Amino acid sequence: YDHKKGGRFSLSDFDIGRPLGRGKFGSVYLARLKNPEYIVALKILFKSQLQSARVEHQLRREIEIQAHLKHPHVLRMHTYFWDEKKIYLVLEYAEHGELFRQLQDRGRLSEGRTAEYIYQMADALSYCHKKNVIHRDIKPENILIGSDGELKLSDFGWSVHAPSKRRATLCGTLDYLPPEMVNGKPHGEHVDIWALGVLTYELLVGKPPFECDDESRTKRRINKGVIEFPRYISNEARDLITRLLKKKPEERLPLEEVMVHPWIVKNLEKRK
Ligand SMILES: O=C(O)Cn1ncc2ncnc(NCCc3cnc(NC(=O)Nc4cccc(Cl)c4)s3)c21
Repeated sequence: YDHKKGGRFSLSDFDIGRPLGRGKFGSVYLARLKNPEYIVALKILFKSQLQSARVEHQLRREIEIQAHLKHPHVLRMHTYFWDEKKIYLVLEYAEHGELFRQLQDRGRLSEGRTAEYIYQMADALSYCHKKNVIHRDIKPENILIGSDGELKLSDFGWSVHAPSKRRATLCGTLDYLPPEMVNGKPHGEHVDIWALGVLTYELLVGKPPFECDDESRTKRRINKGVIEFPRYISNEARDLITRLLKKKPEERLPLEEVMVHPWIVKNLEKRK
């Protein structure tokens, strides 16, 4: 087949299918490369919207970072191309959509399923951190589910090379931000470990640990760092979450130790 030897793709190389979701800067469609036949997710972004939000540099950095990431629990960006008005991201298709929707449908997840998911995310983050990439936007909306039910860390639109001083204004939920980011301090890869702790709590409980109806109260709770666990959360799960949600970045449990934590090991054994 005459696949493009280093040449650029164009929209006419794809059949476009149903919309998969709508984002802030554009929509994602199921699509199929015509030759060879290959299913992808195609995110279509409007240059005008990227320019007015001044995020072109963020997108350029994401494309650069994603080009070097290849891991079973990281959603691949196969390639990208553009035309006069739009930029197209050719992404791995995650058949079962967002983890966010699964959590909404179920309310909260079992300790077994959550432990398996957290193991996979710790594995993905350990891989990214070894490549000096911090994701910085871990939350159920940015985690997709593949055809075998495996998790795919996705959307590196906020990722950077560590260490970093965030410049763009944060938008969206503060729930996943660690104290050092909430207080605008320089931050490193430990921000992802904090977010992994928030994710573990949210999957088990159905809402994040410091959630409040207004931002200033959420910021206060993040800085205070007091975690209330519902009765049904096991002691081992509480232990892991507490070791991840340490105020001091360097005190947070290293990812390699997360992957062998008793709560993870016990639940992975049971799932075999
Ligand atoms: O579409 C859905 O709602 C869910 N869905 N369901 C299945 C499925 N399979 C694959 N991908 C999906 N969604 C796209 C996930 C992304 C990955 N990478 C991104 N990067 C990005 O948006 N970057 C970006 C955008 C605008 C500005 C800047 Cl600065 C950066 S989005 C899927």
